[in-house]
Amino acid sequence: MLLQSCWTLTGQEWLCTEPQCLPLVRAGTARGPSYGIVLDAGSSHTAMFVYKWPADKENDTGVVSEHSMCDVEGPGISSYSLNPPAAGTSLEHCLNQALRDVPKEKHAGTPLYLGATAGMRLLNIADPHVSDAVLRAVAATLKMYPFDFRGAKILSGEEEGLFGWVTANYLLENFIKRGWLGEWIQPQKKTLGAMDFGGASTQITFETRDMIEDPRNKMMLKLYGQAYQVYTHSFLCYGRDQVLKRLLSKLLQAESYQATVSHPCWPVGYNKSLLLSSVYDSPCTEKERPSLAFNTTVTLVGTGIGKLCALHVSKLFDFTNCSFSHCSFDGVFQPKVSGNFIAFSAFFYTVDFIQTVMGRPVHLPSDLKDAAETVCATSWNELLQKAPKLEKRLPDYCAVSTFVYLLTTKGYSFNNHSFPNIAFQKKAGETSIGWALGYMLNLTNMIPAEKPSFHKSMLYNCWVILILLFVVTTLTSLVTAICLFRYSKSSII
Ligand SMILES: O=P(O)(O)OP(=O)(O)OP(=O)(O)OC[C@H]1O[C@@H](n2cnc3c(O)ncnc32)[C@H](O)[C@@H]1O
Ligand SMILES: [Ca+2]
Repeated sequence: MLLQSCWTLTGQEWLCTEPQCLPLVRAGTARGPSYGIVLDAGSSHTAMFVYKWPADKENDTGVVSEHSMCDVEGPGISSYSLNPPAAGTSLEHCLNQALRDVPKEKHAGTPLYLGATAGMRLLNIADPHVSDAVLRAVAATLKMYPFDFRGAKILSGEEEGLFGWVTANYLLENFIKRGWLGEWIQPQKKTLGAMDFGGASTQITFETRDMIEDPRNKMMLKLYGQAYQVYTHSFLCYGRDQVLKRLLSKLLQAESYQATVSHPCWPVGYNKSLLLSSVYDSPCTEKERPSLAFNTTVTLVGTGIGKLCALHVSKLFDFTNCSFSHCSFDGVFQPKVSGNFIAFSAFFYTVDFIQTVMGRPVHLPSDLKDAAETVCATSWNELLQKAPKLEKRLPDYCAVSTFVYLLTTKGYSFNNHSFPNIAFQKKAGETSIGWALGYMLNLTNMIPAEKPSFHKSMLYNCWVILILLFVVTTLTSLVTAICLFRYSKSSII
């Protein structure tokens, strides 16, 4: 069992005390693969993943793959605070697809989980009763399906970071591999750090040998008999959508809430009017809420000035206070980044836009900085010409690219040497990188703490067969040789 007795973050043994911590339910005696379903209820949207693996190989690494996925129509479940039952209804289309994707005879043996992330963490801060109502509504819908529903819960930021790390390293077979005799091989590869940039929070997770000065960031794991010390931190309000909201709040504040405000991160030629209430409806901006009427409208006018944009975006971080030997930002301890990293979700979307739409490579931090400035200096019409299909997201690539540059360099301290070790990627093979797979692997006990013993016996059996074969071959050769020798002797006489 992953994390077993090693989970030190909350000071309590984890998951095994929860009802979800059950051994994997196998699909009766039915042949063929096993399935598992995870609904990733993110702040911006919900995605359903159907996973599949050979039924007799649960404890192997890298054998679980994504069978299918489904994007839920509409916003994330936390957006249904005024109508919680609609959060449940919104999932039906994807769940109906799951009924078709998983063979009927496997439905009852297919575990089904829903994990909600930063959007629900924020709703829980704003109004815990409403967040409970939303969770109850989605659970009620999930229970109506014939799958083995194992619970709907809000993940902590640390769980979210850790399971993203588990997913990436599991898929890349960095924990353990099977040799040709069925023996376990500890690959000499180092684990891969994981960086997730969601809509409402961002996570960084990596293995380190350095001392982790803040116990809240320290995870001790034992997987397949190997111990790992992992650093993780989740920054709430540092997801893409909340960053954009916080940036608006800073700009409005800087221009004293005038009716018309310049937006240096929006392209020239792009203007938009907003209700003040849409900026201050989140716990991330609540403290900056002005005493003005909530239904006041402000007009923001894009000016596309990259350097000024960077100045405002840098105000979103606190780089000054630190009570540890080193901090990333906001007084959060972070050891030096080490090894290779995979950066997914909006890290990938942002860098992919720079590379494919803007046609600029991103190898060094300076490439990202220059590219962000170029995006900022590109007018609205030019942007629309380059990527008409991305119209909804185009105004924000300047701010988000600038944020990713500042977060990775000034925040996480990637430099010319370490930045090229980041792979901006959303998939490993055909499977999406995110916390969902790691979450399911954990809850179904598919990553054991110890090396599974049946493989040892498999190895043992292989050796016994080989030795027997050797003995039989040697004896046969010996007998044949003696017979030949006798025969030749008798024929001479
Ligand atoms: O983890 P949390 O914070 O709960 O949020 P989420 O799970 O909903 O967040 P996603 O990774 O799905 O998306 C991160 C952000 O990227 C945005 N996004 C999603 N698809 C995108 C695309 O194709 N191009 C650009 N941005 C995208 C999305 O609106 C979010 O603001
Ligand atoms: Ca997410």
